[in-house]
Amino acid sequence: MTQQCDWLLGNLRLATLTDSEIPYGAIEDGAVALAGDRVIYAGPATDMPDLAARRRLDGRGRWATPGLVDCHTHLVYGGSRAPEFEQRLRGASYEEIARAGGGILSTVAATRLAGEDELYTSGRQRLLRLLEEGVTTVEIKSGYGLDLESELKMLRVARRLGEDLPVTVRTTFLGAHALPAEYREPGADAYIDMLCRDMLPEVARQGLADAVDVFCEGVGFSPAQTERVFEAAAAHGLPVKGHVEQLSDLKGAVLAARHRALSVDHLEYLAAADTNVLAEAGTVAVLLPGAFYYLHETRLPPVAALRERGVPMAVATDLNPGTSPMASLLTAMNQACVLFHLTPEEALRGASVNGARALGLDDRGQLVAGQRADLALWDIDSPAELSYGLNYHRPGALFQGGVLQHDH
Ligand SMILES: O=C(O)CC[C@@H]1NC(=O)NC1=O
Ligand SMILES: [Fe+3]
Repeated sequence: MTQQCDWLLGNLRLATLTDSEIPYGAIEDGAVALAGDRVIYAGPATDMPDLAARRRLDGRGRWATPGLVDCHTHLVYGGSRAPEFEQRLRGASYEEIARAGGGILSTVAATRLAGEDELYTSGRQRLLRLLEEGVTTVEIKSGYGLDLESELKMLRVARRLGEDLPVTVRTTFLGAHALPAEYREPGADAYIDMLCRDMLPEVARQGLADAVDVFCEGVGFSPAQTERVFEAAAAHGLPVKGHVEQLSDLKGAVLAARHRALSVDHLEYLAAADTNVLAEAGTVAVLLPGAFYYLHETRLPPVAALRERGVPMAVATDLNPGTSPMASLLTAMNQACVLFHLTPEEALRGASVNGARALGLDDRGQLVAGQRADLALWDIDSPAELSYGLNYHRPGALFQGGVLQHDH
């Protein structure tokens, strides 16, 4: 009996990114069939079932990958930190800039002042840069509001971006990003009290966050304060993730793994011995080479140990105004290879299937029947080219949720 489908894509080479001995899970003479927002077939053209397609697309021998996933961004924010960039290059230290009101708190001030439409317009421009590169799922954090109304404002903007553009937006509440100036006196414990008592419950009640994140660092929050936020998140049914071991080893990753975190992010100062705990917890290691590059960091995350213990590695832009103003996931993939010594296949898995896992999503990131119909077609000779060039490629064709966005 002939089955109906909406799209039949032939004459393709597939980078399925399934678990396979074959690099990229590659299928040379491949075909893909879409019905609604799902893939119903992805495999050798010769094994294609009997399908009656409403529309057909000639893949023209292009490589098909899953839609890309950027699992860690702070792309909604007000103001700019370009002046600081210039000050630093003229010799000012971070401390001098922070004392003069710069750093995260200057973005907080600008974000609190910015109206919702202003945040939406600037965030939309940054998000469109990512979509141009074949990104179909993005995570967007709050964390520049640091009071209830401003955090809710940021999360509403993030939700609205996902409603208006052909992208799945997953939101993360990062109220524990920095200590706001008005809490410098009562101190960080008082701020965490308020966050757990007032902010997190309201964010959860309004359904504005899909996860909760904490900046666990000497310049952020302590492991004890981090754990209080994780416990409050669990009490409201929200999974957790953490900015951990970015500048020092506070065992934030071990703490996050103990709370079955979806992901632990940055990891430059993660001890190789602690990678076992991540493997046992099934927590994804998110690598953020943009911040490493921008901060002139020299300490590398323990990639060899993560690889050896089979910890899934994701790669993301960490798009934020202070340490990674980088709106290019393909560039992050290149940096992950050049700076962190990932292979191009690991980088592509990091920006697709493992990025999806870092968001708790198992319905995307591979070209397999049953997955979301998010896929990009690339005019390249090998999938390695996607990590090879810096901001070098754009997908020739893109499907998001089974809808053809373009086919150049
Ligand atoms: O400087 C900023 O605006 C954000 C810095 C950013 N946030 C964080 O937790 N780690 C970072 O690198
Ligand atoms: Fe970040």
